[in-house]
Amino acid sequence: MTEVTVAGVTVDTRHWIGGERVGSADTFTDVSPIDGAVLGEIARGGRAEADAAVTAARAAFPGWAATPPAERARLLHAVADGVEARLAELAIVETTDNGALLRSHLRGVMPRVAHNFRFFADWLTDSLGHDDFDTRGHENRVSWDPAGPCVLITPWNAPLMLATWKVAPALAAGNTVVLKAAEWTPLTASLLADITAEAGLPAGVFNVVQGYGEEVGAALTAHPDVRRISFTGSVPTARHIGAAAAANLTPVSLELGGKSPLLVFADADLDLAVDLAVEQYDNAGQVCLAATRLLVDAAVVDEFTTRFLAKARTLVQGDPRDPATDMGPNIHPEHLARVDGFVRRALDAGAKALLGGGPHTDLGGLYYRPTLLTDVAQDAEIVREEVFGPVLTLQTFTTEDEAITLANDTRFGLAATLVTGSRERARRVGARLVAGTVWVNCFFVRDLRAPFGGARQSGVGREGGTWSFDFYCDVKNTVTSPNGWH
Ligand SMILES: NC(=O)C1=CN([C@@H]2O[C@H](COP(=O)(O)OP(=O)(O)OC[C@H]3O[C@@H](n4cnc5c(N)ncnc54)[C@H](O)[C@@H]3O)[C@@H](O)[C@H]2O)C=CC1
Ligand SMILES: O=C(O)/C=C/C=C(\O)C(=O)O
Repeated sequence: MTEVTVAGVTVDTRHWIGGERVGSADTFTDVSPIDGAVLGEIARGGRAEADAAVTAARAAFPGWAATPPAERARLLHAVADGVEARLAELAIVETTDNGALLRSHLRGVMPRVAHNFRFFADWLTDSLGHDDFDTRGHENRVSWDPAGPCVLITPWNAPLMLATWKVAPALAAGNTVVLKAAEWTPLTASLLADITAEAGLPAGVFNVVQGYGEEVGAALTAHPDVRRISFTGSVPTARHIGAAAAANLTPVSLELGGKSPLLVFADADLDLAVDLAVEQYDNAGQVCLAATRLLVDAAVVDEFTTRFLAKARTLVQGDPRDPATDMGPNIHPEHLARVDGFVRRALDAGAKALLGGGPHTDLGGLYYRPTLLTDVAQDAEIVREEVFGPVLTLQTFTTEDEAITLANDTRFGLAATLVTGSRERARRVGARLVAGTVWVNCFFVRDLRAPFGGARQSGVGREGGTWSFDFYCDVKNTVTSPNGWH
């Protein structure tokens, strides 16, 4: 079998290499987290498929790099058109594969996938200019030259959105791409391959390989012909990828996890604070940006907690295809066991569950109750490690300094959210928080023009706008003398 049908949509389960479908002798099984249904067998790539994909990307590179920017942009807009034309199909396939809400995929996520292509196409033609300046009469001309084949490795929590956030700028910059989809969510990457072919991307410009990270992923990141590696996922995997890249001195961009704080000051609009806090259960907590540490001024913690629990208890858990559902399943039995392990150990260590604290026994399967744990020590595992599930901790502070100290007392630094009625406090506190993004009285307001990435172990580098082109290009300065001309 080389294809599966999901909700009436046919998906090819082979790799996409050099403009052709390529199978593998081995396969792995793709299972839906919604109900455990087997979706099908997916090609399981290894070193041979990694070599073939990089070879195809390398062969296609000179032609794509020489394609005028306006033509590259036109083709990327055609890809966006294809995404929009198949938006409903992409949404249902993604929901079936990763369990995130169908209504979110339809309204927010898949439109963002199309926007990723349009944004970087337009940035290429409208904003990525020459940066000219003069040095003692000499002209400096800065240009962004394509770097070569790029390997992009992406996770399962927002598969197509996070992949295209890398694919689009890499292609816009004139590079060719090998995308390795996460093995728990292989399907929409394959549909994207179809869409790029229909849009007219030349063979080998965009390639998809399927398989396990330790197998085909490791072979790709160790490949000496790769010029850029961009990865979103966990810190342990990032260490493997960084080590593989170091052997070839391949530049790496790493978007990793977080343990972000949400600070609620006594002068905050508490309804807003509660709304923002409950939002952290989105995607069943499987969001790197999630503010999983609630830090609340002791003066308002009782009122905050009462309102938080009332609101969180209204969340509807169930089938993510149902528009009434607010929280779907977690991704995989291994992952659910990992999430539950964190909670069990926290409870054993003396934490108290104000909400949830275990799997949803009525729903069964991979559904986990939204959980709020209090009485947690600052050095407890549950406060320090990324759970990546619907699990929040609640701690209090009594001074602004203490709030900032608690917020920054982490090895991560992806994001921080603060809720306050005082602009002065927002500026003061925001300036002292260690985070790639600070949200004030809001959460998840995202704009591709903004830099995105993390401090400390939340990542290396920034993506978005010109930062993406800085990463995916060999930035060159040409210095031209006023002398020596005929
Ligand atoms: N966006 C984020 O920040 C994400 C964070 N995570 C964190 O990671 C934890 C584990 O999730 P996983 O999916 O197992 O993350 P992971 O980091 O293992 O997987 C992400 C991607 O890396 C690939 N990969 C794994 N090992 C590799 C290797 N040696 N070389 C090259 N590629 C490799 C995987 O196949 C997948 O495509 C989560 O519980 C969460 O804490 C996971 C996914 C996304
Ligand atoms: O949607 C965004 O802009 C960023 C999302 C990032 C994640 O969900 C992640 O990497 O986990």
